[in-house]
Amino acid sequence: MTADGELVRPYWRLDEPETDLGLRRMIGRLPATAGAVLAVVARASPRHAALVLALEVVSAAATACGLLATAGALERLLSADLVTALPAMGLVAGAYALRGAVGAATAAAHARVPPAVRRVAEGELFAAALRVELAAFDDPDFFDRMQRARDRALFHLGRAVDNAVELVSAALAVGAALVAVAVLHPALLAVLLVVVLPSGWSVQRSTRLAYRFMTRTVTLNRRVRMLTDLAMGREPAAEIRACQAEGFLLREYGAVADALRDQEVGVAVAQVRVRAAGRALSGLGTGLTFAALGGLLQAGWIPLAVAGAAVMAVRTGSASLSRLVLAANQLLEQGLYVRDYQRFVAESRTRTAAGGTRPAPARPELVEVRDVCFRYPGGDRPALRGVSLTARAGRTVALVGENGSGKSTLAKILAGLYAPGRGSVRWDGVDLAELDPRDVADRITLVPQAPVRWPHTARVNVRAGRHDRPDPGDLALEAAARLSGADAVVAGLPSGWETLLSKAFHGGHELSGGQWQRLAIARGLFRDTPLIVWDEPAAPLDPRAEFALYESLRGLAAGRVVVLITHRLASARNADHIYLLHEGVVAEHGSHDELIAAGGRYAELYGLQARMYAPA
Ligand SMILES: Nc1ncnc2c1ncn2[C@@H]1O[C@H](COP(=O)(O)OP(=O)(O)OP(=O)(O)O)[C@@H](O)[C@H]1O
Repeated sequence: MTADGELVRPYWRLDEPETDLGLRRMIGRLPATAGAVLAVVARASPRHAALVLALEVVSAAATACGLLATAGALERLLSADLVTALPAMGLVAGAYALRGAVGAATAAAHARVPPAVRRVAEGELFAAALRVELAAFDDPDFFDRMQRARDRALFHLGRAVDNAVELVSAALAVGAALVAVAVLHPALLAVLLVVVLPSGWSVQRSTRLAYRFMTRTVTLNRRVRMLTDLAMGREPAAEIRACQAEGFLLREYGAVADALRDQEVGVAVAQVRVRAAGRALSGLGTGLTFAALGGLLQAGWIPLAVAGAAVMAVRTGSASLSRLVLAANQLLEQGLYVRDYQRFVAESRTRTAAGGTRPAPARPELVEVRDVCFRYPGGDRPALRGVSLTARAGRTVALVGENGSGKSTLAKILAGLYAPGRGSVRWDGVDLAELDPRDVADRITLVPQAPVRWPHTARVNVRAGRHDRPDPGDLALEAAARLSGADAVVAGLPSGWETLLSKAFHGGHELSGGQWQRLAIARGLFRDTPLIVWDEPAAPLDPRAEFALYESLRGLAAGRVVVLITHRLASARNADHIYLLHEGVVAEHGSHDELIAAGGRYAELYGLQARMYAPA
């Protein structure tokens, strides 16, 4: 530990780099990578992609015609036969004009593809994040993968499309140049390779360096973002200032950002070295090209006109080949990010809430927790150790216990949000694992300790409880608002139910903590389910609102299974049965009177709270 209480080896350490790819493995991956990109393109914008491809073929044909016509034109020009050179010169001009026009049309069609691809990919990512089970959000590795998919892969997917098109275009242009060079003299083909190999090597090296850097710094980047969110967020702003935590935040940000900068500088310097070496070798290759052409001319193997056209063809070919290598390498690099994206989307399909296919009872009468154990992903000890409880429709069960004793965890297991590691939750005797998870979710309301503050209108904040519930005349909405006390909140809003509840947008309105809580309770009531779990529903409410809420909830319990988590033992007192959790086990259970008579922990905690209300 440091003086600041921070861990010496921080959790935002450098990650282990992923696979260090060799040249052959990277080339082997090219078809799969291009295939993956094209699969997204085919879904997002198939017509424009096909048009781009067709136009690229036309452009390559025009290039080949232009190069071959150049040799004819040069031959006649060199023999000072200007008039007979005119048709060949016209052909050259026509071929290059056509290539220019096709280039403009290609760019127009191409411009539509990457945005369409990003839209499709982002939509898939959004759906993937919403699909995964809750436990995935407790897994830091999952977060890293999600961050990579969101920040890097989406960005690189658009660029990968550009590069896939560039790859096709460059490959066709290389093909055109190769045809032209081979027609002019096959020996010139070898010359092309000498020019292009060094730059290909350097581009590939530098791609590997970039990807290695990215995989090493995922967590660092995530940490910087979290700290930035803290410094720039609206909600933490007050507490940061009140705690005078600005310096502490700045220091931590500085340490993380410095580490990130050092990594970035290191990779940039290494890339510069590699590229410089590539350029030097490329220059050497160009010298060799001219020497080879000179030799062929000297030996009289090619005439001067063909040598002139060959220079143009070699230049076109080597430029296109460089484009090809660059596009291939960039595509490979981006392919690694696209692979991250694909992996995340695939993982999201397998990491969904488990469950069976049996329809759940419409109104479960008996809910039993049997010997449930649960450990959070990466947790060093279980949060629940062999917990059992029984709840029945029409009766209220209270869960009480000290902080960290496992109440909220149990609530989420009861709500089917976490699957128990051992043991089972049963509805009318049937294991939840056998029931259709959508049915299970449909029957449950969980109002958590820190409910979501939807950045929407007051109406949406309540209707979000069951957004597709038909509610003609707002009857259910108004009833939920009445029971929760949200009606008084809405009455005070400038545009009533239509008031936007987010100061992050123009015209937005902010609520107090207790007012938000009333909306959250209304949301739970609007959901109208046979099983309700309230996790500290009254904590932020004023005494009048708290009293009114518990009066309302009492009526609500009829015909429903109600589980109430609370630290205010006066409100647990009215529950039909009370379970006291301690360090993940049920330490005591019974009615209030039984627990008081037993004189155990519950009696002790109750006595402590009662003392706070007793006259001094
Ligand atoms: N998402 C999580 N990932 C890992 N551990 C967790 C997570 N949530 C809770 N825990 C751990 O599980 C244990 C039980 O936590 P839980 O939130 O269930 O307690 P609780 O009884 O509801 O506490 P409180 O009264 O403070 O709300 C604690 O030790 C806590 O640190």
